Amino acid sequence: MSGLFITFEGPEGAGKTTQMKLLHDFLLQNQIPCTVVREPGGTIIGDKIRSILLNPLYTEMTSTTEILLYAASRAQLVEEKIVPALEQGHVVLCDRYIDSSIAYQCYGGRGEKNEVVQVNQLATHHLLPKRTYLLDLTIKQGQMRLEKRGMSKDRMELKDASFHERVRKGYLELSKANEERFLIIHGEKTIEEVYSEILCDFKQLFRV
Ligand SMILES: Nc1ncnc2c1ncn2[C@@H]1O[C@H](COP(=O)(O)OP(=O)(O)OP(=O)(O)O)[C@@H](O)[C@H]1O
Ligand SMILES: Cc1cn([C@H]2C[C@H](O)[C@@H](COP(=O)(O)O)O2)c(=O)[nH]c1=O
Repeated sequence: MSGLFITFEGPEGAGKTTQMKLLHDFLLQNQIPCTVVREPGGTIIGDKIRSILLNPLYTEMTSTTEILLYAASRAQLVEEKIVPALEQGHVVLCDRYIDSSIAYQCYGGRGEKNEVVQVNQLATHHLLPKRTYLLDLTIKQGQMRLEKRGMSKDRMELKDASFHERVRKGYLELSKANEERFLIIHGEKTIEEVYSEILCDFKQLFRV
């Protein structure tokens, strides 16, 4: 596959969507073919799964159901959108991917890591991103940003602070174990500072 697959990861409110939009604008301005997707969702089927996963009323959802639904949304996205876009040579920007499942369902939710990895290998046909931008932020700062944004909390955002602390720790451990793929950026920097680090790395990766 000739394209370039890039993911954005991090705890709630770290700035992933903001940064993806800035990089997307750069790609459009430079006429670089690109595809932007998010997880869970990004397809008609995936968006239906997203509405189940994030519905705060579904408090009875078991952790196994949660793992499988995230993986199902991902499987649909990979086959329907990501692989075809990469085959056409696109830069694919994806808001969350497999690392979210490890951080949230394994570290946060205490799911069994090997099982989650295996399910996700099936879902993705072992497709991994070339680069993962991890925006790291304290849970408190992320929550303050989301409160300022003023939207009601979804089922995952409603989980307690210790869950989200484990998620953050999980991301940091994942980044240490996969240094060649991860770039950690301190999310408390200004939007412009974070973007400049991402753009600098992207230009080296893509050679623009
Ligand atoms: N570096 C930054 N400094 C201050 N505020 C920021 C920064 N980056 C993003 N924000 C603001 O924080 C809020 C959350 O940003 P954004 O939606 O990009 O985060 P996210 O990681 O995509 O969140 P989510 O976890 O909901 O997906 C927004 O209101 C955004 O404007
Ligand atoms: C892909 C993925 C996501 N999550 C969680 C992370 C967030 O709480 C939500 C997605 O909401 P966002 O506003 O679009 O970031 O879902 C998860 O637990 N596991 C996953 O694999």
